[in-house]
Amino acid sequence: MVLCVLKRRLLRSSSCALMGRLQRQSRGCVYSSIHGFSHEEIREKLQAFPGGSVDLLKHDSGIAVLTINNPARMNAFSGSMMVDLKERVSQLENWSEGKGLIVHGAAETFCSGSDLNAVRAISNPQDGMKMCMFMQDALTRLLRLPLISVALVEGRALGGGAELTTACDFRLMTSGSVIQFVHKHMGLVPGWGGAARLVRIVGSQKALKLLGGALKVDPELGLDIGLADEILEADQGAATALQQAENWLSRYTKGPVPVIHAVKKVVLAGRELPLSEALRTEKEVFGTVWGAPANLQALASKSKHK
Ligand SMILES: CCCC(=O)SCCNC(=O)CCNC(=O)[C@H](O)C(C)(C)COP(=O)(O)OP(=O)(O)OC[C@H]1O[C@@H](n2cnc3c(N)ncnc32)[C@H](O)[C@@H]1OP(=O)(O)O
Repeated sequence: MVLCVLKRRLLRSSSCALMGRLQRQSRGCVYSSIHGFSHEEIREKLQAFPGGSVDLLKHDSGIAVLTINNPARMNAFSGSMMVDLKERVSQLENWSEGKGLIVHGAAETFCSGSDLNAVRAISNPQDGMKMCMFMQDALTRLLRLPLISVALVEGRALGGGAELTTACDFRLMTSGSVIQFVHKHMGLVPGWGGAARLVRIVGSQKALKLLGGALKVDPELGLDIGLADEILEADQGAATALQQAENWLSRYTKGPVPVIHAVKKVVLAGRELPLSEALRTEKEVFGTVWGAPANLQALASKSKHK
C-alpha cells in the first residue's frame, strides 16, 4: 500500500518535472541569475549602441516575417537590435495563431554579424560574456518557438549572421548568396550558439571544416552538406525571394495551428532531448492532439492518403 502511494507520487513528480522541462524548453531560456545573467543589466548596456531595428510583420496566413534592418551596415546587429530581437521573439512566443516564420535581412542581404563598432566598445571579456549569454538566450528561444522557421539568405550571412541562420529550422539560399562563419578571421569562435547548432545540422566533421577554414558556403555547397534546404533561383516569374520563401514554407504550415505546433514540439524534443525524455515528451504532445478537433474531423471525413 505504502509502496503504491510512493510509486504514484514518484510518477506524478517525474511527470511534473517533465512538464516543467517541456515548458522551460518551449520558452527556451538558457541563462538565469545563477549564471550571473541579469537581463536588465545587459539590456541597458546594449541599448547604449543604437542603430537599425528588427521588425516583425505577422500575416493572417499564420506566417510572420522578421526583418533584420540595418542596411547601411549590411544589417549588422547593433546593441539595440539585439534587444529588439529578444522583444520580437517574446511577441512570437505569445502569438497563438502563428504557424511559420521567415527571418531575412533588409535590402537583399542577410546580416554581417555583430556591429563591429559595438564589438570594439565592449571588447572586454565580462561584457563579451554578457552579450554572448543575451544572444544565446534570444536565438535559443527563436529556435524553440512552436513555429516552423526559415532563414531566407540573400547576399551575405557572416559571423553572427551565419549563426542566426542556424537558429531557424530551415535555410533557403538565393543564387549568389554566401553563409560564412568568419569568426576565425576575427580571432573568435561563434558565441551566439552557432557552433552547437551547426554541429547538429551538418555533423561535427563538416562543422569543424566550416569553422576551422572559415569556408564560404555558396548555395550549391550549402545544399551538398545539408546546411541549405533549397536554392531559390532568381528567375521565378515576378516572385520576389520573400514570396518564394513564403510559398516554400506554406507547404509545411498548411493545416490547423495546434497540429503544426505539435509537429514542431516533437521534432524539437527529438533534436534536443535524450531519447527516453524525447519519447515521454512525444507522448505528452500526442495527448494534446489525440481526439482533438482536427483529429476527430479527419476521422469523420474517412480521408484516404493517396
Ligand atoms: C559573435 C558574433 C561575431 C561577429 O559577428 S563578428 C562580425 C563579423 N562580421 C564581419 O566581420 C563583417 C565585416 N564586414 C565585411 O566584411 C564587409 O563590410 C562585407 C559585409 C563583406 C561587405 O563588403 P562590401 O560589399 O565591400 O561593403 P562595405 O564593406 O563597404 O560595407 C558597407 C558598409 O557596411 C559596414 N559594415 C559591414 N559590416 C559591418 C559590421 N559587421 N559592423 C559594422 N559595420 C559593418 C561597412 O563598414 C560599410 O560602412 P561605411 O560605408 O564604410 O560607413
